Amino acid sequence: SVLPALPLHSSSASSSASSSASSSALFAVDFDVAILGCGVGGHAAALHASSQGLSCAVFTAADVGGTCVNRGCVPSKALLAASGRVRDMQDADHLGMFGIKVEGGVTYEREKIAKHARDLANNVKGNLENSLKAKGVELIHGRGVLKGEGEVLDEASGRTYTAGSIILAPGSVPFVPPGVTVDEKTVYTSDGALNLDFVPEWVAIIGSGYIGLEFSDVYTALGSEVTFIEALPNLMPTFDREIAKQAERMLIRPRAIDSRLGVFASEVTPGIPGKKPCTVKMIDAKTKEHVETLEVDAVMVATGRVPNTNNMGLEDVGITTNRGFVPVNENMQVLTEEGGDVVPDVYCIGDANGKMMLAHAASAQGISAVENIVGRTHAVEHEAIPAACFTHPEIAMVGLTEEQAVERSGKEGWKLGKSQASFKANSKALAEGEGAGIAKVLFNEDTGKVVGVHIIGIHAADLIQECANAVACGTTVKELSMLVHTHPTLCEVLDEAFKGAVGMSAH
Ligand SMILES: Cc1cc2nc3c(=O)[nH]c(=O)nc-3n(C[C@H](O)[C@H](O)[C@H](O)COP(=O)(O)OP(=O)(O)OC[C@H]3O[C@@H](n4cnc5c(N)ncnc54)[C@H](O)[C@@H]3O)c2cc1C
Ligand SMILES: NC(=O)c1ccc[n+]([C@@H]2O[C@H](COP(=O)([O-])OP(=O)(O)OC[C@H]3O[C@@H](n4cnc5c(N)ncnc54)[C@H](O)[C@@H]3O)[C@@H](O)[C@H]2O)c1
Repeated sequence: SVLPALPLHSSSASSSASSSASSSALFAVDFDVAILGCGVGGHAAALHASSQGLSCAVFTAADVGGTCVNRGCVPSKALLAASGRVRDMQDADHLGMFGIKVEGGVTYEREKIAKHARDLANNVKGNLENSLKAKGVELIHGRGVLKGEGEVLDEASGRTYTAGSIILAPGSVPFVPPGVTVDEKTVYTSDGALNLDFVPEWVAIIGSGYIGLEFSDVYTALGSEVTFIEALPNLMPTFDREIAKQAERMLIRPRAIDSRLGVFASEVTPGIPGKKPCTVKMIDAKTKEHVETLEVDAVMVATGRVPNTNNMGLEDVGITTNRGFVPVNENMQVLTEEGGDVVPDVYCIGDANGKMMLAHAASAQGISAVENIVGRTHAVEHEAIPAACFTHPEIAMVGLTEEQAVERSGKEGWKLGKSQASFKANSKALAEGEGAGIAKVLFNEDTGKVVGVHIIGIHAADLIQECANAVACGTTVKELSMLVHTHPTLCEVLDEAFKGAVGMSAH
């Protein structure tokens, strides 16, 4: 149900859009759309709003580009790129296979690797800012706070702006478990880790999700020993089980990594680099009894992220969050509470709504929110959004894990098919000396439609796109098996998996 509609607004700025927000001129507003937060979600929403002829302002409390550009995807991939090269050049066996020798060992300059990450982030941030200016989007350098219907206070200037529609895009911040003291120097979240202030000899990483795994790749390449501390009984608990097992074989056991499973880091105290170690007390996740205390050079806290929605005025306008996550419907419209009424003309996108904490999901939701604002009803198909973990080699996935697919097929009464192919028989992978890895395709045998794909192997993050498109378009395994894949490419691993599926499904 929808609350009584607010008066429709019209921007005082000229607007050519045939928007429901601006078509009915009852009173003038400062902007057709005001966006609170300029991460990748807010940025995509702003560009799309502008392309639809809507006047638009983006409130940016901190840096343009938000987490992804400044403290997330972009600098982490720069560290992974540099450390990945160090790993490759240290791998004498692999290089020897090509007849290459690196004499005298490989050295790296930590400061320059850190600078590469910093410079890249600044570069991308500048590009994003310029793209907004070029489209005439107004950047308001202050925190935006909801004040009432269609009103946003700029905390920096104290001025209140009016807008026809408001998009909340405040993103997320690292979650730090109770008992953990973060100084961002020796005990740090990803925010501090990305500075690469030093390369610890021994680092404990709390949490074996995306961030923990990517940083274990960086650290082991640069010479650190890593200890994972994971609350659940398995490493990488959010990944497809079979892929997590493969990852243990390929990314964990051959490296200087050990782990403590089923334990919480209950008390973590910072140290002083080179002088005093950090201490990590661990308790059993079930019994809560103390099990062990580690003394390590550094601790990375990678235990998930929480929405950055405090003090945004949400409660004042009648929005009750779910542990900070803003409740939304499939059109990104904010609800008064989980399952509650629509709050007219207010949308929430990106990490803050908790639907899928990925940069490209935030952007897709931003574009979708604007589509709904201009009156073209739209919903993002989240099960068709791919994800990747940029380890060496990469892990990528789309749709359901095998465990989820078994459960869904059982509930809905359809037969689950599974077809798997390996990188070890792929000419391109073998030419690269990278034959480790698998791709598995999960599909509905009755319809032939793909419900999930999981890949671990070289360039998995690029390979997954074809599968994401298949999920989004409802392409069947038979149709996919008839599409011609370039030879010799890594895509042929998927070709083999699609062809293998055909025997199991008539579609
Ligand atoms: C280390 C790391 C690596 C990652 N790698 C990847 C990856 O490889 N691929 C991927 O898809 N995702 C990755 N992510 C996740 C990705 O960064 C997030 O999903 C994405 O940044 C979410 O975008 P967003 O726009 O919702 O929010 P954010 O990027 O968090 O941006 C929100 C912005 O809004 C600002 N803000 C907050 N409140 C207000 C307010 N009231 N008024 C004005 N401004 C406000 C914040 O300061 C921030 O700048 C990574 C995350 C981390 C931490
Ligand atoms: N390549 C990418 O797309 C990418 C990279 C990095 C981050 N991200 C995004 O950032 C978000 C945060 O990443 P993340 O790795 O911090 O979170 P995550 O949710 O992926 O993993 C957190 C891990 O920490 C464990 N954990 C939680 N509390 C714990 C405790 N007290 N003690 C021990 N273990 C504990 C959890 O069981 C889980 O395994 C993710 O949602 C992800 O989508 C994406």
